[in-house]
Amino acid sequence: MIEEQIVNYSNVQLNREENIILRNVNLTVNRGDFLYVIGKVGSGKSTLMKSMYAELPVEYGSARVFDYELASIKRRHVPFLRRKIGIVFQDFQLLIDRTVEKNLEFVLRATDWKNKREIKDRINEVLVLVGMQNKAYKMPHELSGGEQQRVVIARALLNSPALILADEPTGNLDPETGSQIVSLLQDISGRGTAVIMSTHNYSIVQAFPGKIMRCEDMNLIPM
Ligand SMILES: Nc1ncnc2c1ncn2[C@@H]1O[C@H](COP(=O)(O)OP(=O)(O)OP(=O)(O)O)[C@@H](O)[C@H]1O
Repeated sequence: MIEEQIVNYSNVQLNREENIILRNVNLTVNRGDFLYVIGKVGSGKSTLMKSMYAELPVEYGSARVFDYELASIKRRHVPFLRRKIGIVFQDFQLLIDRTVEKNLEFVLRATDWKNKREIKDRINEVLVLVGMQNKAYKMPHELSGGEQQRVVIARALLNSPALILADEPTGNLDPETGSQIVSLLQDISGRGTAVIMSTHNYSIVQAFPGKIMRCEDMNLIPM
């Protein structure tokens, strides 16, 4: 069986302003993979992940995500690339002035969902997936950090992405809650979504095995 490639980087260089952050990056991520990106503070983990949704330019090399070549992607294609990627960050970034349900509805409407019944059903489906189906009416401040992060993951799942990018998703959580979030991400990857997760937390990497790449000295090294 041919594995479905989601990400394929070949000799990629990534810069921040004039500085080279990573060079000669070679990376393949297939459907359903669970990949950790580890490395010291400032080693380029976020830079790598941001390049994947065209937030940062690819300086050299070939960087394919789905069918998009990021080295030459047109600005007008970027929203369509991003629609295929679910993004989860450490600071939860929910809209604080509306309920969980309205947060999720906002994203669906922004991505052209119009039918009220379909919107309601999809919101319920993703909340069930993250175990938050009874909290749809809550405001973000009424939720714990772990619950807010579950809602962020639900939001990332709305458009059924084939790739989830999770940049330090456990950074602001206590160890047990962090473990539950990683366990949830692993379940999601088990259903066929590729997950790329950056972390500083080695006990999580040990407890929840996956492929590992390390950013070090401007290189991305398989472990
Ligand atoms: N907005 C920016 N402008 C210029 N340089 C930046 C910017 N953001 C980060 N950098 C630099 O790029 C390098 C890589 O940063 P990056 O955020 O990718 O590291 P990281 O491995 O994700 O770090 P952390 O573990 O702290 O999140 C760092 O040297 C940093 O100083």
